[in-house]
Amino acid sequence: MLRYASDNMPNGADAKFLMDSNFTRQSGLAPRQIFRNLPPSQLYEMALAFEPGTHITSTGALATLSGEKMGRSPKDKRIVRDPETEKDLWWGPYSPNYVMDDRTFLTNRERAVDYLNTLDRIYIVDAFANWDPASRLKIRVVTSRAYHALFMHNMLIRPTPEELEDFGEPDFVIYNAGAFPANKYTNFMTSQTSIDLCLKHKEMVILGTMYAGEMKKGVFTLMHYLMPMQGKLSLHSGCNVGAEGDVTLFFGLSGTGKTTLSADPKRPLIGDDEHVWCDTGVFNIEGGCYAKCIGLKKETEPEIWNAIRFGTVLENVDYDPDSRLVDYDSQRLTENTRASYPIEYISNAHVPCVGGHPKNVILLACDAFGVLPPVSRLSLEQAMYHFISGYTAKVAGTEVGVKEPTATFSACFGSAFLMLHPYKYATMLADKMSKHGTHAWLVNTGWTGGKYGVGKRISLKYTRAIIDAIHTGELEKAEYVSTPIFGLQVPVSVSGVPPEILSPESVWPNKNEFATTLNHLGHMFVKNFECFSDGDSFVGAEMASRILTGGPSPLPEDHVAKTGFGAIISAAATAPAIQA
Ligand SMILES: Nc1ncnc2c1ncn2[C@@H]1O[C@H](COP(=O)(O)OP(=O)(O)O)[C@@H](O)[C@H]1O
Ligand SMILES: C=C(OP(=O)(O)O)C(=O)O
Repeated sequence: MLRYASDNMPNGADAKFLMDSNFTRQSGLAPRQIFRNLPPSQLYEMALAFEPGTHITSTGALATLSGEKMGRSPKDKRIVRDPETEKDLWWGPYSPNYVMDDRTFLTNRERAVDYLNTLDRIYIVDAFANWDPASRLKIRVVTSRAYHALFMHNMLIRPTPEELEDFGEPDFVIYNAGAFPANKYTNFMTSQTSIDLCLKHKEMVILGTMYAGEMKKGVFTLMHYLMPMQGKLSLHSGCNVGAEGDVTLFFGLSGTGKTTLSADPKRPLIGDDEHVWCDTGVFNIEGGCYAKCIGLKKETEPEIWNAIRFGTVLENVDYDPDSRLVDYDSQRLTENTRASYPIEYISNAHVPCVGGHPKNVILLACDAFGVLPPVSRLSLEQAMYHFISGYTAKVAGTEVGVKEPTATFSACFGSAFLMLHPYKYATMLADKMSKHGTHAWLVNTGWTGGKYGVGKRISLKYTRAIIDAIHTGELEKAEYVSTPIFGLQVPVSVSGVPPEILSPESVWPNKNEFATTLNHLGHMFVKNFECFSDGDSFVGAEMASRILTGGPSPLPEDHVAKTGFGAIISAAATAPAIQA
């Protein structure tokens, strides 16, 4: 029989500490019981006892369900517009920052707090974001669910007992009342889900979604404001380091391979998802990893597989509801299954998670059209165009409503988390890459031989061989050919990869269809630049070029023609119109 942890939980001291604090007085929190920074074992007991549909897997992980929302809800995310910060933020039709006012934020916060106050118990996690001591933040998570507390225990950097004792007032608070809906008749609401971030109050409120990734990406959104304000660049990227101290960044939209490729047995992991590049090098923001589990195989992804054990949260495994212990090995992992686990579970992880200035930047473009080469070398200019455009795919299990890979542009490979205009991040990236001589690569982790549904996903084995060839230096010395559109430099051979797949055209059975699809993609790139320039594609090109020339200097006359962007423009001008 299960023993219910709440029967004898040592709750007194922590609860008293919180009840007496300014924080509790100001927030209006008055719960019956607060459980602060419980260890994983106790959170398991609480989750199993009080959260229906929660099981332990055969590997020791905690399997849970996040309810109806099994991915983030970017359309329900709101940012409070206030006089102090509004001039810095990116607003407008293409920005991810949907507006809300202060009063509505407070209304939603009150709704969240009122809901939390009706419960028998709530959980608090006090921990840090960012391994950089100079810009470390004290984060407080207040939530109704034990599994959320375990998730954030995994994702944040854990305080020592002394640091916890001296934690004091937090820098940022997340009120997660996701089990309770927003009132859709409240101003600025378009549904019963609302994820609200307020820079002035340094708070976030979650209503109507229990998907745990909202908390993780909420902290990341905050960092995307605070770090650039300090001259530091926040990055939606994985990061690892080689034996020579050579650091690699893997930029990619959610679900496109950052965790899988940065967890490399040959190279200690610095972090899988969120980093800051500052004057001394790269710091991870997080204390754990968050992997998409679909396709997870013991043979190809042993590092991630091994990480999924006690302490891990597995969200949305499709398991047998009658069983208390899930045979994880034989369970069907749904498209929405994700695992969060502490970083030290990756056997070769670097803790603390810090590295030098990157030698390589890899842009993971998950191409659902199957026309991009598996790997190309990029000039700095091209890297900027691709970084700003962020051509990739949305995959299932990241955002609500995405059921199959869908071609998209996500600025800086993480548009949903940007607070400033993409050019601000791109300018900083160009500056840092040029200062540190960083090489840039475009790696297609998506489709080949045809679009999604016709071709197939590029084998992970080949993608890993490509990443190895970047790291051994093989690709620096390789012979290259240029593609007719995008002006990409494609190597003619890569160890461990069949040469014919390096040229995407050669693996398409119908060459005309390939050319038409490629042209269509070029056209999409040009259109996409209009998002950053109030609808004017020439201004888009000009602005892109200015990033490269370092400011409002006149454009070199032949600049657009010489760069990959020029190739995109001229090819797109002759591209036949294509129905999507
Ligand atoms: N060629 C490939 N490169 C990278 N990932 C691939 C590839 N083929 C299939 N995958 C799968 O895609 C998913 C990538 O997810 P993940 O690494 O968690 O992405 P992210 O960290 O960017 O969110 C994994 O389930 C991985 O097995
Ligand atoms: C899980 C997410 O992203 P990533 O895989 O990049 O951590 C997410 O965007 O919710």
